[in-house]
Parts: sequence; structure tokens; C-alpha cells
Amino acid sequence: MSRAAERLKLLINHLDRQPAAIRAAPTSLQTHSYSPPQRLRYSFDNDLLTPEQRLFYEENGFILIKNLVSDKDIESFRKEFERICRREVEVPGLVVMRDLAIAKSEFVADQKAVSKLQDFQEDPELFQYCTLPQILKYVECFTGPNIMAMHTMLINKPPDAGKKTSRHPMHQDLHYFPFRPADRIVCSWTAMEKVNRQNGCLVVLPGTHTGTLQEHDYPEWEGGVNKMYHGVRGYDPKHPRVHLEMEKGDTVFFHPLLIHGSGMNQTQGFRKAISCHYASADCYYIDVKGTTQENIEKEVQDIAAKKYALDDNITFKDTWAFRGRLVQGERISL
Ligand SMILES: CCCC(=O)SCCNC(=O)CCNC(=O)[C@H](O)C(C)(C)COP(=O)(O)OP(=O)(O)OC[C@H]1O[C@@H](n2cnc3c(N)ncnc32)[C@H](O)[C@@H]1OP(=O)(O)O
Ligand SMILES: Nc1ncnc2c1ncn2[C@@H]1O[C@H](COP(=O)(O)OP(=O)(O)OP(=O)(O)O)[C@@H](O)[C@H]1O
Ligand SMILES: O=C(O)CCC(=O)C(=O)O
Ligand SMILES: [Fe+2]
Ligand SMILES: [Mg+2]
Repeated sequence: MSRAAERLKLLINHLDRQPAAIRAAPTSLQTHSYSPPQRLRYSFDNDLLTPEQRLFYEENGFILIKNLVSDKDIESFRKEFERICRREVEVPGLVVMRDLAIAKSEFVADQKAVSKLQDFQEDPELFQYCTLPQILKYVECFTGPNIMAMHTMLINKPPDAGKKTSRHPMHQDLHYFPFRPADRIVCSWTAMEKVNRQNGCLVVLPGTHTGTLQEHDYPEWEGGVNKMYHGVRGYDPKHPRVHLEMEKGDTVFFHPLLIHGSGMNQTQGFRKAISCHYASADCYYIDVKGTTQENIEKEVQDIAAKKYALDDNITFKDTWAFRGRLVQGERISL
């Protein structure tokens, strides 16, 4: 048995030997030196993840699966992306985002101007990504059997125009989400081509998923920051980080509290990735009033009011409830 498997077995055996009363809650029986072992809190066992993989996710907050999405599927996402850029298809609700440096310039050809598509739930070709059975099998390990696709993106990180605006500041995705519990939310992010340090791969701070949601603000960057690209306040660049270099089709699953971002694209190519945030259908909405998420709620409501041409009464919760789509099991509270 591998070391990880042994540790996992020990953890479970040790836990199962504890009296229920001690396992359940701190009581006067417990001394201060006794710290009860934790059950594996971040993942379920559905015979897919190996003990090593579960432990890795528990400790690091992400897991990388090689070669999970076929070239054929990726080519179909790429073709659809190009059709959208050429305006051959119109997708209800789709947000087409341009990089700050490009949005403010008049001289860039249209296809190259798109840095991100968001909310492609009404595009059957792209939404195919969110329903791929091999992805959902992994997602189920974190969400359980009833699964909602809550947030969809195709990211086309442009060559940096010289102002470092192609960077994505370090952040926790949970900052954007008014639903909980965090442990039943997971992002899948698939490289549509080779991604490396040169073209701005994902950068993660391993283990940060065990912390709490931090305050987010626009970082004070000289060249500016894209709309809604908030970063964790007081980011410490000395914190150990891991660059996730990936091949086409490789997929990383990560926890919504994991601090991550991406560096600038120093190549001439457009670095492409497709992603979906999933949540258990029995997650519940929260009110973010009085929390660190108030600033993003306000920005989202201002944009949504314009986008959907509604009055300003659209709630943060509603913006999520009508974008979310059931992809497995039954729709419950989201
Ligand atoms: C887990 C989730 C994590 C994340 O989602 S992090 C990223 C979140 N990002 C988003 O949600 C996308 C935000 N972007 C958008 O909604 C749209 O791109 C945005 C900003 C509304 C602009 O869209 P449109 O209105 O269609 O574009 P437009 O060309 O008419 O521009 C209107 C005004 O917005 C400005 N703009 C456009 N893209 C920008 C950018 N990237 N950064 C900052 N400002 C930007 C643009 O210059 C224009 O401003 P002005 O009216 O000329 O002063
Ligand atoms: N003040 C900040 N607040 C939030 N995130 C930041 C801040 N400064 C840098 N980052 C983010 O930290 C990550 C690392 O950025 P940085 O450009 O330093 O290195 P890199 O591009 O990942 O690697 P390399 O050392 O190869 O250039 C990127 O995601 C970047 O957007
Ligand atoms: O693809 C990237 O650069 C990271 C995108 C990201 O983390 C996000 O949009 O939340
Ligand atoms: Fe993110
Ligand atoms: Mg860099």
C-alpha cells in the first residue's frame, strides 16, 4: 500500500474508534491537547478517486486530471468560439468581455479582441462541456449526485499588450458566489491547448482552501485591472505557489476558497481554457449584506440591471438562480 493510502486508512480507522460523543462536538470530557481527527470533509467516495487523490485534494484544494477531454470536443468548443467572435451565432445572455487594453483601443480586429466569454449556458455546443460524463464523475466526488452548473467561461487570454492587463489577480472564486456550503462547490478548468508559465497558466496557493473567505478589492496595478477582477487584499507574493502547467485536455478541479490567479501572457498566441463552476443542487443562497462580498454584489447588480434592461431590483441571488442549469439528478434549492 502506498504511503498516502496508509495515512488515509489510519485516519479513517482512528476516527471510527472514537466514541460518538467525542467525535460529534467538544465536551467537558475533552482535554485541550486532544484534537479530534477530521473526517475527509472535502470529498465523497464514489469509487473514482484513489485514496492518494482524495488526500491530495483534502490537503491542497485542487486535483489535476490528465487528458480528460478529447481533442474532438475541444475542437468543437474552439470552432463555436470562433463563430461567436465572427458574430455568426447570437447567444442569449452571453457576456463578451474584452481586455481592458483592447477595450480602450480602436485598432484591434474583432476575433482577437475577445478575452473571455461568460455565461454560455444557452449555447448548446459550448454547454456540452458542462455535461461531459467524465467531468461530472469527478464533480460528483465534491458536490454529491445532484449537480447544478452555475457559472460558465471560455477564457481567451490575449497576448499582453504591454501593461500586464492580461494578468488575473489572485482571488478566491467564492467571493463571487452568494451560495454555500463552499465545500459542495467545485470548479473544473480544462486547458484547450498547452498552458505554461509563458502564456499565463493558472497559479495556485496550495492549502488555502482550508482558510476563510478574504476581503477582495481591485489591486493597485499601474496598467489598470479588468472590470470585476478583484484580488485578495494584502496578497503576499512570497507565499509558496504552484504553476499548473497543463497539456490540451488536462483538467484541474479546485475548491472555491483556493487562492489562484494567472500571470501575464508573454506569447503571441491566445491562451484558451474552458471552465464551469458546479454546486450541489441542495446548496442554499445567502444574504451577503454586511459581509466582504458586498462590493462584488453591488458591481454585479449594476451590470445586471443594464444587461437585462430590468429595473434595479434584480437581486444578486436572482442573477445566479436564472443562470444555473441542472446537469445531473434533481434541482433542489439553487
Ligand atoms: C468565479 C468567477 C470569477 C470571475 O468571474 S472574475 C471576472 C468577472 N468578470 C466578469 O464578470 C466580466 C465583467 N465584464 C463585463 O460584464 C463586460 O465586459 C463589461 C465590463 C460590462 C463591458 O461590456 P460591454 O458593456 O458590452 O462593453 P463596452 O465595450 O460597451 O464597454 C462599456 C464600458 O466598459 C469599459 N470596459 C470594457 N471592458 C472593460 C474591461 N475589461 N475592464 C474595464 N472596463 C471595461 C469600456 O471601456 C466602456 O467604458 P466607457 O463607457 O467607455 O467609460
Ligand atoms: N498585488 C496582487 N494582488 C493579487 N494578485 C497578484 C498581485 N500581484 C500579482 N498577483 C498575481 O500573482 C500571480 C503571480 O504573478 P507574477 O506575474 O508575479 O508571476 P507569474 O507570471 O505567475 O510567474 P513568473 O514569475 O513566471 O512571471 C498572478 O496570478 C498575478 O496576477
Ligand atoms: O483562466 C484564468 O486565467 C483564470 C480565470 C479565473 O480564475 C476566473 O475567471 O475566475
Ligand atoms: Fe477564478
Ligand atoms: Mg509574470
